Amino acid sequence: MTIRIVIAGPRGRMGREAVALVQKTEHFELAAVIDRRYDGQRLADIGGFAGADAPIYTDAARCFAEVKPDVLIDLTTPEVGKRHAELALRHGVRPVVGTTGFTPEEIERLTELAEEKELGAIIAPNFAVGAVLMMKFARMAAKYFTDVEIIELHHDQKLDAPSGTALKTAQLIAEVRPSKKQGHPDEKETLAGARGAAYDGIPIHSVRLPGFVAHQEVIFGGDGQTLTIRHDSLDRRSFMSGVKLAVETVMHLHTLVYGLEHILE
Ligand SMILES: NC(=O)C1=CN([C@@H]2O[C@H](COP(=O)(O)OP(=O)(O)OC[C@H]3O[C@@H](n4cnc5c(N)ncnc54)[C@H](O)[C@@H]3O)[C@@H](O)[C@H]2O)C=CC1
Ligand SMILES: O=C(O)C1=N[C@H](C(=O)O)C[C@H](O)C1
Repeated sequence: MTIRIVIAGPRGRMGREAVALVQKTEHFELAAVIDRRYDGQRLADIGGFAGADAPIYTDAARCFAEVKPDVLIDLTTPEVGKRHAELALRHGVRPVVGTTGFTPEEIERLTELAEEKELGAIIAPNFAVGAVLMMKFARMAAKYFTDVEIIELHHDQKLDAPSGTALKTAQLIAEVRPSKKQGHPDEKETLAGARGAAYDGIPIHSVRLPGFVAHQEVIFGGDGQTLTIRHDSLDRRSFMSGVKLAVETVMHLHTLVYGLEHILE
């Protein structure tokens, strides 16, 4: 069965890779794209998308109503991604959201909507298989090491901090690690922010520099030893096998799944 797909954010770093993925996958069809510009034009005509003959919409609701796709792949910005995911569900379209920056409350609301509409939806903070394994391994290690800090390193054009991956990692660790405040009880920041952000007492440090793509270290400390689990995405192609798996899987779901670890065998 051919899966008809709309991509939101096709001209972005991730969007371009997603367009290439859909083009080269036999059972995927690029039904349309949602962009901020070029309404009514065709993707192949705006430059840089040879062979991708799909109509461009700037109005997501009109796109879903006219094109009636099976799946939306959203790779935009946090505010836009939330709006698109909700609109998609309201139009009977299954969202696969790579966009990060959603709060737990927003994910909960989208879950309720997906269940009300009996539609599949996937929000994946990280589509790279290696990153998903890093998160799983970190959750495993947290049973044995309760002191942990996360350092995530990204390119300097990233809008959200901490990264969706770092937040998801901290959430997975918090599921198995007793809540605690780490470090010296009397420690004091002499420069605000020196100890990073904190999720359930787990410090998260965000580095933004040109040259990076997407990287994360989860460092555990115990008596006389440390354990570091690190993942590096060196190229955005690293995310595409996860996007493909999510699109195929969302067709068979009737609820929202948050995190690729739930669908990776
Ligand atoms: N889940 C994952 O594995 C990954 C997720 N991401 C996330 O994906 C999102 C996009 O990342 P990048 O591609 O690096 O960003 P980017 O800035 O290169 O691309 C975002 C695109 O969204 C478009 N956009 C903004 N508002 C729009 C609107 N109203 N309608 C349609 N398009 C709109 C922009 O024009 C831009 O082309 C971010 O939230 C990022 O954190 C990035 C890499 C991997
Ligand atoms: O913006 C990015 O680049 C990335 N965003 C995702 C995140 O916030 O975790 C996934 C990956 O780290 C790349």
